[in-house]
Amino acid sequence: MALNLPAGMQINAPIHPGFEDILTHDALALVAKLHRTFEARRQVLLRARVKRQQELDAGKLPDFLPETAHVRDGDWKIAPIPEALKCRRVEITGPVECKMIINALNSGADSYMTDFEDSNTPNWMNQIQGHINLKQAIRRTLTLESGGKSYKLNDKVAVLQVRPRGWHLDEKHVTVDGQRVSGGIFDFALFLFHNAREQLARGAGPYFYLPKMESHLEARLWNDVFILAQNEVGLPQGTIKATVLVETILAAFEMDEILYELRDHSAGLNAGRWDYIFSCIKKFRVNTDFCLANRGAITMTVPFMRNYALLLLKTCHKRNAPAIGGMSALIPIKNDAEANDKAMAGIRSDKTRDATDGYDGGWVAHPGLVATAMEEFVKVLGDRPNQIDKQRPDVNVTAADLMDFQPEQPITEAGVRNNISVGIQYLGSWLAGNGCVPIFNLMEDAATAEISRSQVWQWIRSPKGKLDDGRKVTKEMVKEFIPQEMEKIKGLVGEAAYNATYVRAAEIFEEMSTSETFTEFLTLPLYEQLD
Ligand SMILES: CC(=O)SCCNC(=O)CCNC(=O)[C@H](O)C(C)(C)COP(=O)(O)OP(=O)(O)OC[C@H]1O[C@@H](n2cnc3c(N)ncnc32)[C@H](O)[C@@H]1OP(=O)(O)O
Ligand SMILES: O=CC(=O)O
Ligand SMILES: [Mg+2]
Repeated sequence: MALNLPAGMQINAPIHPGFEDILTHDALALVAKLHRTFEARRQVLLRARVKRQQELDAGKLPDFLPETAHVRDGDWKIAPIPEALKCRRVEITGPVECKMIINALNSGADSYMTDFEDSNTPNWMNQIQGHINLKQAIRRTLTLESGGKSYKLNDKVAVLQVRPRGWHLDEKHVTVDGQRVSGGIFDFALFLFHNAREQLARGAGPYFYLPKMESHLEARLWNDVFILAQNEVGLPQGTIKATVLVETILAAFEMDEILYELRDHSAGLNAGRWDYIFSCIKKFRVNTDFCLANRGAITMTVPFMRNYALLLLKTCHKRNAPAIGGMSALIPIKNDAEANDKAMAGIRSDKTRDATDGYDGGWVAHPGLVATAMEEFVKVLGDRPNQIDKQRPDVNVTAADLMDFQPEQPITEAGVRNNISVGIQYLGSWLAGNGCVPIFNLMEDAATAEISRSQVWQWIRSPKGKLDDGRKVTKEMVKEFIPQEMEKIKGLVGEAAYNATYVRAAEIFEEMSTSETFTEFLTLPLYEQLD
């Protein structure tokens, strides 16, 4: 099928039936306009990340920025939140897949964040079919016949929010003037162009979640993208609302500034715990003082995570902004009632802590968790939609508190093996087109897998990377464990899947975890492997 492309744009990918409804001339013209206006700035900001890493590697620790003290000290609030985003006690998330979209919108959660990022493999099919699904879902025409079941949307559905890809990812199939376009701008522009007016007519609006930012200047770029896009599409300024995931250690030092940059478009902040842990490992990877224990020991109650969560809450409510909690990786466990009860108790205590701290809502991974999470928020909120009025003057978090990186032990052989197995299994699934999977009864996505593979890299290099029995974690140890774990993985996933993507996944995992240079995001080399 031939598309009518804007001048200077090329698409190097198949145009399957239905894709022409998304890849329209005018929608792509918005992509091209945003690209030409903002691509140079995106590249400058990505280079600034590299420079910042060099400073961190040289031992310069992050701190609150002196040049923006006036923003932190100023008395300002974000613009009023639209009615549709006032009540966000439970937000379910999931990839932009047809059945998941219907189930999530019908789940009873207040809101549903549909995901082009952590839980999605951004292959061409997933991306464009995802947009087709969303366009139909918003118009209430999305249906599915699958496994003998008929799926359709309820009359009352969750409020939709969309997470485009982060600034680091390109959309390699689409070029403008010979350059790849930003994945985030591509996802954002296509969604906005096709759906904003329809959403407004139905009482909500174009609402987004912004991932993986490392500075307020990156938030400023999104804000400028919003301003131009609103003008181009003919929407009043301030129509778009976006919640920023504070999921990098550097962004934690700039929460006020991020809210300030987006103040006309802000819908608050979310504590993206998994990428946050990954970011800490990544940013301090060569710091010989830094070394975290087994992944399972890094919970929301360890000092640096607790301090970050409380600072996020305090910062949001001071600015009249919603504070949304992140996601526990616990999911319902089939065929093991005792393990399932334990998982549900874990979900309950995660949401109890967030709600009693003052959070306005929190994320869940699965429809089976919505009711439990809702109960815990309703216990605290009663019939109030949120608790933004709850201020936390008692919370005082310093730079040192944000970097109180404990615990450092235990690191165990089981912990190393678990990281290897989970990392390879996730990569194998991602390459096969599924970016979110249950592994060993936990939700695994790009953010959780990043922790697994970066811990292995860091334990090899850190003098503190020693097992509880005294053995040092080494490249040789990891190279010895990988084939052993692969044998078990073959049994778990079956021969065909194993040969299709898991063998390649293991090669990439080994390279990534044992090479001298650290891969910034596991999705960067993986994306180049996709057709
Ligand atoms: C770090 C972060 O970024 S967190 C945000 C990103 N992560 C996510 O969004 C998690 C999304 N969750 C999921 O993908 C899945 O729940 C998984 C992979 C964790 C578990 O998947 P499974 O074990 O296959 O789920 P399970 O078999 O129990 O699913 C039961 C039903 O619930 C549905 N379901 C499960 N999770 C979701 C979801 N998040 N949204 C909508 N429906 C869902 C399934 O489609 C299935 O529907 P069906 O009964 O109609 O067939
Ligand atoms: O995106 C969420 C996270 O925890 O990472
Ligand atoms: Mg994340």
